[in-house]
Amino acid sequence: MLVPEEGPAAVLALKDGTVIWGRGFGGAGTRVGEVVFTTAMNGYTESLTDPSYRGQILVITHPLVGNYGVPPDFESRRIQVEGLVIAALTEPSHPRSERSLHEWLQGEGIPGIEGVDTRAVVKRIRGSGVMAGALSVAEDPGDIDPEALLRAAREFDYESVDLVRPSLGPATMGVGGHHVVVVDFGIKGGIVRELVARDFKVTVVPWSWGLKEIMSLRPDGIVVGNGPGNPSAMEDGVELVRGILGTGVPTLGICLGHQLVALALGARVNKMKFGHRGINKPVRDLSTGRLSITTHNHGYAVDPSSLDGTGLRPRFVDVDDGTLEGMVHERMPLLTSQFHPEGSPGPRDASYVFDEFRAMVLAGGRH
Ligand SMILES: NC(=O)CC[C@H](N)C(=O)O
Repeated sequence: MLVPEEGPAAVLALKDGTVIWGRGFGGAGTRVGEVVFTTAMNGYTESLTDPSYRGQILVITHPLVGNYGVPPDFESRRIQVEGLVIAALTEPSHPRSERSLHEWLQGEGIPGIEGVDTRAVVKRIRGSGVMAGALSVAEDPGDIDPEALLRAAREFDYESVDLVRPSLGPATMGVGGHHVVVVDFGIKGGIVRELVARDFKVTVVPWSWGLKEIMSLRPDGIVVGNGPGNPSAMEDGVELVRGILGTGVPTLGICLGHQLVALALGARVNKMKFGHRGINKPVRDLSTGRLSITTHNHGYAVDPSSLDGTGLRPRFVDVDDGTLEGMVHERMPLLTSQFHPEGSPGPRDASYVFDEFRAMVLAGGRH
């Protein structure tokens, strides 16, 4: 047990009974969430502000975190994770840094723990699957009650928490001739930037707007975006996407959007044991054989054996473990990716997904 001699103490308690002491940073207090890990070596500002991470405590496996401070590379307006777990926090040194990682987390009241053997935590998660955890930071170690944290972790059920909330909309950007409506379940800014860069006029709308309001904008294309939580619990979201697909407007589904498309057309989505979170995941495009290194952040995946009879066909597959990473439809102007073609953070190898969507939109619904 490591109780720091100076500075705040912190405890990460996992549902399986593991209690880890470390040094606290960021905001004081206690947060509960699903504990997940990312193998990304950099891009922590983008990751921490990715709304898909809502309800989750993020473990970064890269050993040193914080060295380039906090540049203004955000995917949404605030930190979205419930807590941050790292091996070592470093002093920032970078011309684009506006403050330290510690100051940023402190300002937003998000607890962080350092001095953790993150490899041991990851081995536990990989062995037993993702599990709930509670993270507490306090000036005085005596104020932390590990038993209470374990109880809080045991009571937390990520599957049933409603985490979906629009992160950007409503807003219109870009001046292009073709109009794309982005359905916001917790959209990443990077997706919108990629669309604006392709000369679209882009309107981001909260998913709660419904089909009628979306169609009243007369979209030439629709993007069903990323977002947090369990897609199978989002009945209204699935219903909305079914309606969107019924209009025949060219549609791009990204991450949560890809999963909702699958559910809307009758396929199945399963929870993965510990998910894919990283920025160097190899994905094969089955239409060409082309390989891309891609960014992932997903804890659920579409079951490829459930595509029969839905009209959906596999388009992208993860080379490491065979996970279905994207789909097309036999008749509809539809393209989906489980990975993040915008990177943010990460490589842009697969940004041609946006080019292909643009071609679909320009073709006016004929694929
Ligand atoms: N990035 C996303 O859109 C994530 C989708 C979903 N919440 C998952 O974890 O699989």
